[in-house]
Amino acid sequence: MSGLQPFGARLRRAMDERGPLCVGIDPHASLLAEWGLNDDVAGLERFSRTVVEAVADRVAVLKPQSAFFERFGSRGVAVLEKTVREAREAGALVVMDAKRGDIGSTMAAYAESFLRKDAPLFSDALTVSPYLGYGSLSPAVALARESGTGLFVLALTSNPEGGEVQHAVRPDGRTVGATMLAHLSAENAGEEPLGSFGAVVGATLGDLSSYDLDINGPLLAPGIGAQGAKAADLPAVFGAAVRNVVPNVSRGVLRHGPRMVALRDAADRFADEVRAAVGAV
Ligand SMILES: O=C(O)c1cc(=O)[nH]c(=O)n1[C@@H]1O[C@H](COP(=O)(O)O)[C@@H](O)[C@H]1O
Repeated sequence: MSGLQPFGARLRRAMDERGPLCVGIDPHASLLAEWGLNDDVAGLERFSRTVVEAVADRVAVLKPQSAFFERFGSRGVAVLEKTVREAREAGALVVMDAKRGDIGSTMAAYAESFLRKDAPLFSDALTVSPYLGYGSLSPAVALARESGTGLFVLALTSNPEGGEVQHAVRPDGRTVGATMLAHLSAENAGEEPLGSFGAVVGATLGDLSSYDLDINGPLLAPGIGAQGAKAADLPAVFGAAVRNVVPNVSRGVLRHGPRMVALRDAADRFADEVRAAVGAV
């Protein structure tokens, strides 16, 4: 339908060419203030454009966090549309961080909002929540397959509260988080060079060797920088699966703005640290 190669293949190529770093576009009110911008639509637009201009030509992935744009209503969403378009035009893949999840029939509409080729917010991939049941995501899985896009499914999140749901043990003895990883593994079976259905697994979680992270898909790993994890931790957390890790840094890069050169340098530093850590495995 879209003529796009599958997301997993496009992501693998981008990771090989640019390194695996994902920079988050999270225009917190506090960051707008630090950058000398007003907490309004003009400030939001300036912030987002600056990040795109600074790093979209060098990192594999940009991840705008939709909440910070929705905060401003329809005009904020218009800035989000422009941000996604410009980031993609500059050569970055865009993962829309909207963490959608609903009953299947509604999920289909969420998927169309972000993954249908002619949607104003069309993105290369979308973060989704499987906690209405993994099967509730199937309309999004189907549309992603059709449009050459991908999903990142919340499996083991970086926040300390996530454990009460994700570490819960099911009657079959598996944890809920492990079950999500197993669903993704099945989704990606046989795909080369990488499946399009990723998991979100926090870089903050310590040793994950009790989980099978070998899902033949990307592992989006937030938590580096502001949440305390370091690039050097990645091999210990992810083991051999580190080759498929896309580490996200948002505030750790963004706090270096508004000067474009400083943002670029910060992204390059994280990219180097990530490359060194991943290469060491
Ligand atoms: O899906 C996400 O991106 C995500 C999942 C998760 O488990 N933890 C997590 O922090 N995130 C997002 O990753 C970003 C982390 O931002 P920083 O802590 O500023 O680097 C935010 O946009 C979060 O919403």
